[in-house]
Amino acid sequence: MKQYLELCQRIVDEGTWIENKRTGKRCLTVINAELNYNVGDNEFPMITTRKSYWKAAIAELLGYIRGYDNAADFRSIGCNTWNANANDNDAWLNNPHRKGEDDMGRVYGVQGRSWAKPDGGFVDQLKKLVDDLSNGIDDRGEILSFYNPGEFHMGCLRPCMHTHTFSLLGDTLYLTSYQRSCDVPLGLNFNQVQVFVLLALIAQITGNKAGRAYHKIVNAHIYEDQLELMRDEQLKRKPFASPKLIINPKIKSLEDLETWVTMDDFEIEGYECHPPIAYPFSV
Ligand SMILES: Nc1nc(=O)c2c([nH]1)NC[C@@H]1CN(c3ccc(C(=O)N[C@@H](CCC(=O)O)C(=O)O)cc3)CN21
Ligand SMILES: O=c1ccn([C@H]2C[C@H](O)[C@@H](COP(=O)(O)O)O2)c(=O)[nH]1
Repeated sequence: MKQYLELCQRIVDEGTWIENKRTGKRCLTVINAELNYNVGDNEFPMITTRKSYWKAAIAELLGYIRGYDNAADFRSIGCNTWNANANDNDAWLNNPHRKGEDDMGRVYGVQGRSWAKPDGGFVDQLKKLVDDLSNGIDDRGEILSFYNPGEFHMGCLRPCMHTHTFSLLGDTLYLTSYQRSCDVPLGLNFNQVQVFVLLALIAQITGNKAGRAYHKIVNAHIYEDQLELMRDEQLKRKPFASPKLIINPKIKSLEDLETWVTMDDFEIEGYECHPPIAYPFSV
């Protein structure tokens, strides 16, 4: 929580105003932020200075793990975050690759689970790394990358958190996650939870211990219509202690994650937070 608030304060104090063409809004922006989370000691990085919709964040991650390409599938597991990008952005609505209502195209999990090979067929990056890590193998290329410039025109948004690299030292698993663009008031709230849970889940299903997760962000910003709420409201509040995350220990394989896991398999213990703040969202 401290690192999150420090980043917010840094943007407020040192940020540069940058015009963003896609959203038509200005963003107060800094370059380079490095966060890290102690997954081994279960220090769950949930925001406490406002209510956090942590289950929606985990549901979004589960959708990526399953390779979902449709906002309706995300909604069905408790995540509403893709409705706007799938259905309310003019550039995507007019894109000939859009397959109709709720289609997101070839984004995120689609690339993670079925990256199209030029010579035909698909690569399942997630299955490869789960198989390796389950067998104690780290070939120094245990990478899940959603960033496929050759198919950007076939999706509603380029991935923001685009690459996750896993590393095994003995039986302790580490994760380094890279993010090119970060909406700090809204997106980071979700992304911190996702980096933590991705390491916790992959460690659990591959039979390894979780170590630390390193989260590297390039462009970290606050949209102009979010600034007042962040500066004059959220940053005035005192954080509470981090809660603990409890994941159903019956989750033992990638197939479990793909088939029966729901948000009922995740609970938190000891979450105390300030009242909600509804930040504006930019499509
Ligand atoms: N401008 C923008 N910011 C983002 O963070 C973002 C995008 N676009 N597009 C793709 C995904 C979707 N993500 C989102 C979208 C919406 C919320 C959001 O509205 N969160 C609210 C309420 C969540 C709820 O009720 O479930 C929040 O207060 O956290 C969060 C992340 C993250 N990404
Ligand atoms: O997981 C996510 C997904 C998206 N975001 C934010 C970062 C930006 O504000 C927008 C994406 O806009 P681009 O013009 O494609 O950079 O969504 C996030 O913070 N986390």
